[in-house]
Amino acid sequence: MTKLAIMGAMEEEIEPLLSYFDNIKITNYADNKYYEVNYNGLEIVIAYSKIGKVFASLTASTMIQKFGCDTLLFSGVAGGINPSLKIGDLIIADKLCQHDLDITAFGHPNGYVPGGKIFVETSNELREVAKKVAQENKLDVFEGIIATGDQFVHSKERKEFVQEKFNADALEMEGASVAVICDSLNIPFFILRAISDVADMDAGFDFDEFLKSSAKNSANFLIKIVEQL
Ligand SMILES: CCCCCCN(CO)Cc1c[nH]c2c(N)ncnc12
Repeated sequence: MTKLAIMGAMEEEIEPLLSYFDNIKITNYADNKYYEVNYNGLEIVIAYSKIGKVFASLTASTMIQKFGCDTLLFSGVAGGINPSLKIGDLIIADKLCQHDLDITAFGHPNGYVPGGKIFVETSNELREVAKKVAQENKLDVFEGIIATGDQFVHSKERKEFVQEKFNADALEMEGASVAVICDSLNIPFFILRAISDVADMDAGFDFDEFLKSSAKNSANFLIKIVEQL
């Protein structure tokens, strides 16, 4: 029996999801709120972690280890790197990396620490479901590499660094930490983002303007995927 975790980082990223459900049970735990619903015979736990890799790791781990979720879907927004990604576009992650993890002083590549791996791959099965849903709904969905770091990227220099070092197509602040948690606990996971900005000097303004609409794009697609699970 699947117990689904649906996660975002910000309230604006899960608010559009919560609006699909009623009879929501709220549990307060570890300085956060976990919303439990039943939908189409699925038990679902929904939460927004707060921003950044540490909060995201705590929430992903809690949803799996305390609430017993066996599948995790992430919905949110991201900064676009690949020039074909426009604001509002959807991207699903094939694999994710941490662009600010750096022990290059010891000759290691960016994003690597001993015992870890630069890239963590998402669930192929969940990606296939997503692509089928996209096709059925005539939605354009980009598939690529997402880089995660504990910083809002708003400069050409940092955007180019992330692109050059990881060949990343988009960047954000939680996905790769969720990936490490799920990979280590052997939980299939899926990371979906909609572009809110393109991580350049206008990123802050674009983010403020497009957060809500892009978060809704991502949430609406995610719900269609949930209906196929
Ligand atoms: C109050 C400000 C909260 C910013 C949170 C941004 N999220 C983090 O996951 C996604 C994101 C959208 N655009 C980004 C960018 N240019 N750099 C990093 N992260 C992002």
